[in-house]
Amino acid sequence: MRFAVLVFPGSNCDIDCYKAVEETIGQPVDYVWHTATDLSPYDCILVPGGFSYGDYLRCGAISRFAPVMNEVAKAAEEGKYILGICNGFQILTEAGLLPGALRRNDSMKFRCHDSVLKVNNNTTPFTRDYAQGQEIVIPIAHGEGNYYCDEETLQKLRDNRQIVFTYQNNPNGSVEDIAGICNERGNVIGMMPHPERAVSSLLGSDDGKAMFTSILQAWRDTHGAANVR
Ligand SMILES: NC(=O)CC[C@H](N)C(=O)O
Repeated sequence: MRFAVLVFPGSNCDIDCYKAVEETIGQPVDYVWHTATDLSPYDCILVPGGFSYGDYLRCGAISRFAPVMNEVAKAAEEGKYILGICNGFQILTEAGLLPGALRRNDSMKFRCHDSVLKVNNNTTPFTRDYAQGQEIVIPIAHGEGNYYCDEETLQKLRDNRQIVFTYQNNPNGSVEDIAGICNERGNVIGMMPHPERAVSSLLGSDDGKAMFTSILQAWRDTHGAANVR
């Protein structure tokens, strides 16, 4: 299974994502610059956190126009796995690959600390190695993580089980304590907390590891042993 970690001007969690893939599941992984126009070699695209384009206009509002984003839309359409973390989540909502938007934290402050999440749906390709309802510790670090969507969208998210993670102590004012959601098909996920920063007890938590093992296992199940690299 081959992973791409996208890099925009201002990304700062790209190296953490790269190392998380290397160290948790040992699969091939490449950095892919935002001007790239071909993601066909990749099975999973990681859109990392950071301050792409300095967060000007709105977080992710400029990055969504990067050439690589057309390829991300194509990959999503093909059913490939897309994981957007923090600024990556913001970029995916700006690009319309996930519903809703991320607004300024209700505290108007940048929040950087561990957060306890509840796994609300362990049937996605990203969460199958967690137990349903499991509580996990994953750090947050954001100024605009306040998830918002209208009531109709929220009802759809509930009905389709697209609310994948919720906060136990809401740090930013997100509707319904939402920390992460997926698209209807389940192959695109966005989350504000950083699982790539929680892959070793030395980092304070290794609860993020199961996201990476889940992705690999889900891919192996759908692609069969013949393709296992
Ligand atoms: N860690 C991040 O990706 C931060 C995202 C964004 N710059 C924010 O402050 O909300």
